[in-house]
Amino acid sequence: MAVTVLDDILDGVREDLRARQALTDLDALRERAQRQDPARDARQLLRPRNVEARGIKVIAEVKRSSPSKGALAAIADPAELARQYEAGGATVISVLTEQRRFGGSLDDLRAVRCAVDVPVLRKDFVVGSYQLWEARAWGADVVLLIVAALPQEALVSLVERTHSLGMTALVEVHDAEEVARALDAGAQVIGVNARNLKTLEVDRLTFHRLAPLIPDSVVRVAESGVRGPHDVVDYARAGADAVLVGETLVTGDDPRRAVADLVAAGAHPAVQAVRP
Ligand SMILES: O=P(O)(O)OC[C@@H](O)[C@@H](O)c1c[nH]c2ccccc12
Repeated sequence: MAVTVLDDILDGVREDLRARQALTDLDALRERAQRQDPARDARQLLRPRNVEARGIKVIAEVKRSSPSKGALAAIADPAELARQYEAGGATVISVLTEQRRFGGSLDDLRAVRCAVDVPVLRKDFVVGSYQLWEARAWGADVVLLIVAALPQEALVSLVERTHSLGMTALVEVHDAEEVARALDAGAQVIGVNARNLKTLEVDRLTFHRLAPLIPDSVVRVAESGVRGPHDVVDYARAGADAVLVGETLVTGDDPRRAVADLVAAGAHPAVQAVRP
């Protein structure tokens, strides 16, 4: 029996995965992955070497619903939403592909991939390498790997496989032990989720506590709970290279403008001055 929200989500993810695996074997998936353009380098865009391009970056998320809030937005046309995000200055677009709790799909990923030029993140609960091949076959450049959802051995091999497919792994952590596991697994981009996936509670200070444990060579992403420019500034001051924002963007009435406001806040010289 499932004991946490995360366990419950993972049960459903595994069941849906088995159904897809029964329909498409790995060889077919590999072939499809090989036909894609190479993955875009998201890490470099999230923390550019060029100082002029610095400023905290925005990862904008396409998300219809969530276990904590239920339905958020219908999003009949994910491609159009993604175009708005890109026009507003998003550096990466995150697409939830989990079906049961988040209302997403691989078709959403594909639609977004075809609509924008920026890197696209497959946001799902990855439990095995089949999902990495799927991500690549549907055009993803980045995949989320959640430390709390994976035994260490699996995490190590999934980070490796993600990189060998040319994609970037965004490795998600929520406490100090998970930061250590992410680093041990070779993560080059770490996302600190302010939301605890076991209880769904949000604590924005999680990022502030964990950021000092992440070495400077690793890109730091602050995930969840961003309500507006003010939270972007707070996360930037605590050392974030990027913020990942969902709910605020999908529930607002002008997503292009909302992203542009966050990007402008993150690009402000007063914010950059306090960053390393
Ligand atoms: O909607 P918010 O609070 O802006 O959060 C976005 C993103 O961080 C959140 O969707 C998320 C972070 N990690 C996850 C893992 C699985 C599913 C969803 C998530």
